[in-house]
Amino acid sequence: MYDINKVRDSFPILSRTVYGKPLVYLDNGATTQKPLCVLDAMREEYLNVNANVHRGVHWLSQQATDLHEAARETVRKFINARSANEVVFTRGTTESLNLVASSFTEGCMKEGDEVIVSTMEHHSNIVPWQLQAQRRGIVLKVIPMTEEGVLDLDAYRKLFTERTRLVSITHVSNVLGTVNPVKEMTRIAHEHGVSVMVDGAQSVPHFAVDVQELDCDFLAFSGHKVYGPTGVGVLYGKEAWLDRLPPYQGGGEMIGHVSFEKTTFERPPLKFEAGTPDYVATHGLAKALDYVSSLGMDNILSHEQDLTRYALRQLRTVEGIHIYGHSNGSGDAVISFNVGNIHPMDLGTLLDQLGIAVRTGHHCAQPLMDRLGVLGTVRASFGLYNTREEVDALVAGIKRVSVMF
Ligand SMILES: Cc1ncc(COP(=O)(O)O)c(CN[C@@H](CS)C(=O)O)c1O
Repeated sequence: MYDINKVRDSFPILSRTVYGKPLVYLDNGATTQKPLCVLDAMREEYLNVNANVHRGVHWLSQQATDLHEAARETVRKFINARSANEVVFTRGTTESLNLVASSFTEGCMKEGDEVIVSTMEHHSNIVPWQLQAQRRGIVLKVIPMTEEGVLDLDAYRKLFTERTRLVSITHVSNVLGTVNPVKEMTRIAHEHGVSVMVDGAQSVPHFAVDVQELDCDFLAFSGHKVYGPTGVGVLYGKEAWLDRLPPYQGGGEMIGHVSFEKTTFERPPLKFEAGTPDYVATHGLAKALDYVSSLGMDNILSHEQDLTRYALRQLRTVEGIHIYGHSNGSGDAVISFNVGNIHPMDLGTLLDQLGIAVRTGHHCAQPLMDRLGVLGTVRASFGLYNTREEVDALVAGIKRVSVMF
């Protein structure tokens, strides 16, 4: 296990106050804070080796290119991809999902073909498919969720038809914390000759994700949720698939030769990386992955599981609380709840006055809110630096403000 106090010293923001109260940051599902090693590395690059990548013939450009491509190798190793060619840098999970929705639909689907998603998806894994349904006539099928907040795998098995082409599912729910059995779901999909896209936004920051072990065809995650900078994310894709998919955007970097008669394209990953990449953010992401790797993903998982179990025990002492999901230890690092008839926005706003940062609302998962029968929830989401004392502050804060209603 790591030294939590030493870890917290690497995140100066955690020592600040809000409204004169110590910050209790419990909104890591939205974005995580950044360690000094990430911030220092990005500042250093801008200060000393800033240049555009891939195309310059000068020393600075080569240095920046080396850092950028070294970051790609760091990502490859972190998710255990076979090749760095399978690592496409995007702006984040949302762009990665839109890229697959656009290029897979264009290159591998025809009108009437089907994509399977789940009830607990984030809007970024629903709306891109709905846009493709409108534009190209694909059909969306939805895996139902049980009352316990887990996916109905029997229903999943029955959703496959001869028209099913892709399953696109979240690894971990950003609302419930439910960890879906994506390895088993991928095995089932492959039995039908169907490919699988995994939304790893809420899994990659919390436990080791091995794309070869999952055997998924695509996986997406965001740098800012795994203690890295905003503006950079990753689309992993099996090389055979990335070779087959048409480009997502056109421009510099992604071309072989351009003429008004014909343009050829680079191979993956550059085929999908039009324009100047955020080469400083990719370097920052690599430093973030090195950082969490140095702590140990298993240690982070163990720490956050302990926090989640402790928080569930303590939250259940709050009169009138309703906690969503978390049946039989099915969830990690994320707890959504409501207290009596208190509007989540009211509760979250008052907690903020106490220095406690949680998320309230639908969490970009309105179909899941509909399934839960609520307009929104209060959500606490934990990171590697949170403590039991912060859980105690959350619970005490809820009890303190609840009496006002
Ligand atoms: C499961 C899941 N899938 C995709 C996304 C989108 O990630 P971006 O980095 O914004 O592209 C998110 C981001 N969820 C944030 C913002 S709504 C939350 O507070 O829960 C997510 O949780």
